[in-house]
Amino acid sequence: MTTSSAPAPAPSTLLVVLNPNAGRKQGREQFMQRVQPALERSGTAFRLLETTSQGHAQSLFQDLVRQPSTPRNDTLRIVVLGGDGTVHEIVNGILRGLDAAPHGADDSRPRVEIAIFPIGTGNAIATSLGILTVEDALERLIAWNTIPLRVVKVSKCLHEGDGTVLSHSWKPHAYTVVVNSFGLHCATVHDSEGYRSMGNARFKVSALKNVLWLKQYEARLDLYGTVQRYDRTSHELVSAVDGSTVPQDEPSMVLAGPFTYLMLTKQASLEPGFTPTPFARTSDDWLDILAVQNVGRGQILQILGAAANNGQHVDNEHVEYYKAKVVELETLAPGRLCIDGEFMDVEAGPRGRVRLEVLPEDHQSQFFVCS
Ligand SMILES: Nc1ncnc2c1ncn2[C@@H]1O[C@H](COP(=O)(O)OP(=O)(O)OP(=O)(O)O)[C@@H](O)[C@H]1O
Repeated sequence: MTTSSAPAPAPSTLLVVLNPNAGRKQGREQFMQRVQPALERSGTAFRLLETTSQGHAQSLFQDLVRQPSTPRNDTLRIVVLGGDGTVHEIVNGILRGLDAAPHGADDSRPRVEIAIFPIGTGNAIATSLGILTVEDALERLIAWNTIPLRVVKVSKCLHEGDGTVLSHSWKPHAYTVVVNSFGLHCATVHDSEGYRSMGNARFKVSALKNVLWLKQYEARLDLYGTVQRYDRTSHELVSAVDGSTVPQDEPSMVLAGPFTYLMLTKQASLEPGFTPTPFARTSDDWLDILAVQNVGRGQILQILGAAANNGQHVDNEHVEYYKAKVVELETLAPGRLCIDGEFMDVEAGPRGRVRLEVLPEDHQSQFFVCS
């Protein structure tokens, strides 16, 4: 084993990214007691990268892919001892590094394979893949069977200096692999930072506070192209709009708001038991949309309670569930979006429009996760 935080190592080595601050801060202990012995038993050479601060994993991987010596068609194999935030940083480091690299897109396609040890707080990706314990993760590590980890690009609308919106012009802001939200969920994650020492309970405490002072969030969500919806009668996903029947630059469906709760996800569960988008799949090219428009405290508590009971809320009459590939959000007042636990301020009106789209499979870099 070699240990380092900088410079970034050669990509052919297995990289173990350890976030000592994730979850209940058990990463180092788990690494030494379980992961390191397993890697050494199997004779796997690896390099340990222990993160020292927020943003460290992102800058490490950004630097790694920018290095001219990095073979661009190589496979990067990464073991993560951390939560979703650590995976988010790695994905963003790699993609933003490639976005900024002076290489042509054609030869800029490292394959990235990630094995996740769920030692964060929510562990949404791992939970959605049925990886609930360190033992589960060790099994996946040894087998190393991967499936695609699809990525969502979040872009901001471009406008002129005088504020004139440039239609259909977008500036990438971030890449997400777990959840994007607006309204109650975003406020809950935002306020939960203040309760981090409580572990998983921080989300419940923060959610209750935000339900007590419940707000409705004025915005519209435009869905483009083909759209599926969950049908409460047949309990199945059915076609809502055939995208080929709608002009490309026109929304196929509009949710007018105001929203109490709006979530756009790539993972079914956000933590064990809490399954807000049960039809979301880590590997498909859909963005799952859970929309609850303009409901009161009693109704949202009922919905969240059922979502925490393995996703039973989808049969609630106030819940709308869609699958789309491209969506745009426009808020009436200045607002905030939660993108994989980070926060993005959005301006009111067309200038603040945000676009979310699942990256095509052949994008610059393909991500895979041990499953
Ligand atoms: N050494 C460090 N000290 C403080 N913060 C760190 C350190 N290393 C990484 N971080 C930050 O810790 C934060 C939390 O990490 P992570 O998201 O992996 O865990 P979590 O929030 O407990 O889990 P989850 O995202 O699954 O709920 C991230 O914002 C990351 O940038």
